[in-house]
Amino acid sequence: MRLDVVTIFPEYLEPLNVSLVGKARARGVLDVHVHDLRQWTYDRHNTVDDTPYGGGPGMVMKTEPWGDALDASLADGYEAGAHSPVLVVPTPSGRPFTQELAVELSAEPWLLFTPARYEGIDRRVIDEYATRMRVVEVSIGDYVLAGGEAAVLVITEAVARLLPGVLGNAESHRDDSFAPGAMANLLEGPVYTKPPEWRGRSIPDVLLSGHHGKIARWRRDQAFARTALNRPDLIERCEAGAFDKKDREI
Ligand SMILES: NC(=S)c1ccno1
Repeated sequence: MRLDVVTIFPEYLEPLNVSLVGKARARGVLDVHVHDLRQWTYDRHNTVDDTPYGGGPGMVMKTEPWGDALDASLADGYEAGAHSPVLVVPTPSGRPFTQELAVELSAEPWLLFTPARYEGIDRRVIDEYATRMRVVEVSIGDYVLAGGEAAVLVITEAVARLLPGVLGNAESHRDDSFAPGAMANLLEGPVYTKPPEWRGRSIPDVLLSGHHGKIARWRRDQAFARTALNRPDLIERCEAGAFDKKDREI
């Protein structure tokens, strides 16, 4: 997968050099290109924004730098043999970013991120590129950030870990919260590791039983209970009959 990010804060994307995403890049699973939007400004102040038409507070990011930057990023990708990019626009007014969307994006060969600052990007930029590629406007939550770069980090991490060969154990994300399948609308339950006793706190006996069926059932019960506690809005989406009242007790 190729990732391009156009931003006025390239240094904000430094975390894409470390940990899981950094290792995926080092192994060639992920090919990340960060572009400084100000490279496509031609005035002495490297201006990327201007006042909004219609008035109102704040500033709007200008069309010309974005158009030149996106054209250059696309040309670079096509030259490198990439094709069918998806324009990913982090915005509070986008569709919710979910595990399902992360899975969907992880199947794409090329993601082109446009994290905005100020009040956002002149709408004509998105409309222009929507004539050439799929555009996904996405929100990582119902809150407003100073810019979309943090959302790029979140989305990239969630997508990269789903790419083949990135997680050590390919089974790891099968039991993730929200993972497609049995966990689709469930939160992960509690996890434990050695030592067996810590400050007078021991491990649930079932996890030491070696009985895989009972362990699986306990884990699912814990997931249901945790979901009922923290995300009751999800609980009714679980398959009917798979949830007994007793499971609500943690
Ligand atoms: N909630 C999101 S994705 C966002 C982007 C910029 N501000 O908030």
